[in-house]
Amino acid sequence: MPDLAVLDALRGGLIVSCQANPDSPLRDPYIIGQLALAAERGGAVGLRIQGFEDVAAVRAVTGLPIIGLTKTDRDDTEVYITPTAAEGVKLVQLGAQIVAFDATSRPRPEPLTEMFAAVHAAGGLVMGDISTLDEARAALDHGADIVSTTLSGYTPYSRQLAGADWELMRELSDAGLSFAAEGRLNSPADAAQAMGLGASFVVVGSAITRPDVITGWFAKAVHA
Ligand SMILES: CC(=O)N[C@H](C=O)[C@@H](O)[C@H](O)[C@H](O)COP(=O)(O)O
Repeated sequence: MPDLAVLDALRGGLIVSCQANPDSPLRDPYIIGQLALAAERGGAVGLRIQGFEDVAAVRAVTGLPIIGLTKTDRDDTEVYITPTAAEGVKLVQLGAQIVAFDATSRPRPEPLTEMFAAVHAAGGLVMGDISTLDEARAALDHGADIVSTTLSGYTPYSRQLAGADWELMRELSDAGLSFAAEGRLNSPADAAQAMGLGASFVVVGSAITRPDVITGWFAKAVHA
């Protein structure tokens, strides 16, 4: 059975997403493991890790809770964050306590209820990555243990914002839903604001673990 205490361990804390795109010089499971250790040293209470190799590499170096996902390009769907139950189950077997699934309303290869049940049966918890309030309600109805604002701005029908989707966080909070704040939280002030809006915990990626992206922010400012 899944261990709900993991969510308690994350509550009120910072989760650091350690991911590197295929073209990044950091694209190496060893490097992702080192990024995870650096995040732990800095005070992260959990990690968000993409791909089987990286989940295994991070599990080998730290006991922190892992939110695992895959990013899978498929011809039959726009959904790319953990599109199948089999991927979710494998992430749990490799050491992820929570599996993040795309829980948007876009057409998908497998029903959410079945994917979430498969991960629960394997002993994992489910995070539904959503882009709107309606998707959050649906994900929780289908059995997600928590939702995350990950995909706001990444579906054509959600708010397209340069920064975080504060309005979505307000909506989730007003609806009394348990949510993680994620996506374009690019400063400590952003992270604090998300907590102030009622997030259970905050997930930060690019601003901590993507030096190429961060360098771009500085380079643009210098050249302006
Ligand atoms: C949309 C999508 O595919 N998001 C991914 C989900 O795992 C990651 O690429 C993001 O880095 C993560 O969500 C954290 O967000 P940010 O890097 O903005 O702090």
